[in-house]
Amino acid sequence: MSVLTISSLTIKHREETLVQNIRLSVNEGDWLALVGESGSGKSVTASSIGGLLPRELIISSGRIHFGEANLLDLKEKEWQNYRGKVISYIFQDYQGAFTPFMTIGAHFDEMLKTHTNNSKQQRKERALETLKNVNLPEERVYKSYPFQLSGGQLQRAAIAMAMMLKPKLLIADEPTTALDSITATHVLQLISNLQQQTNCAVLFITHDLRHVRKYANKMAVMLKGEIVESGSKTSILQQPQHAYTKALIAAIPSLRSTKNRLVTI
Ligand SMILES: Nc1ncnc2c1ncn2[C@@H]1O[C@H](COP(=O)(O)OP(=O)(O)OP(=O)(O)O)[C@@H](O)[C@H]1O
Repeated sequence: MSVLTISSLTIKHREETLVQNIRLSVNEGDWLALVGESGSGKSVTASSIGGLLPRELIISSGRIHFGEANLLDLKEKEWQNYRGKVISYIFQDYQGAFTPFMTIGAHFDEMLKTHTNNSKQQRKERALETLKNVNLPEERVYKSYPFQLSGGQLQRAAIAMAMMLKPKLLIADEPTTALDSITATHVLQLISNLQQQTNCAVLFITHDLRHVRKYANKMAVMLKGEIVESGSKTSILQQPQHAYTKALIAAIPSLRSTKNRLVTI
């Protein structure tokens, strides 16, 4: 079932066109990887979905359909029913997901207060269970301030919070860039496990085609504000059509080959 359909999306900063004529569609259970060079418009596109564009950036045309709703028609108040609840974000800057002077537990509590009718006790139990589910020492993390946790722990807590209300769409904007490679692998595996538990759709922005190969089923390639190629991951990695996609793949030795390799994913 379709979760998100973006059509003809164009975003401008004054006279400058940042992204143009974007078309994307994500279904339940999809893991769509959005790749492309730095500055090609991946984050701007991702931010527009959740109504998070800075004021100076203007959507000059297009539609973003989420189920029945065109998200571009939502009033700020109506966003409360979407953001954090059915559309969640995880960012590279996981520190930014938390306010420094609030404990992790207080963040979870705030989110549950906003979106549920759970009692205080229920909220605490739910937060602890969610933290435990991402393999964090739940009691300690609940009581900790963000600076008392490692980067990997903090990103896990951010993911746990993003997934707590079982969103239909998780937007992950380079969530592992700031982590060492082993922690990054664990974090991606965690997102993948949570996706399997909830069957949510994932829109995943990354520079790392190895992650695309491992986790995505679809991919879209951006260049200079436009999507130059999109479709199934396997067909794009095996038979890239656009010169830029070919160059991207050629730059990763382990991806350069081939059908045999891709079959072993
Ligand atoms: N607030 C802003 N005001 C003006 N231009 C902006 C703003 N935010 C982004 N841009 C411009 O929009 C373009 C797309 O930026 P975006 O951050 O979406 O790229 P990206 O593909 O996510 O890059 P990266 O991979 O480096 O994160 C860039 O040219 C960038 O300079």
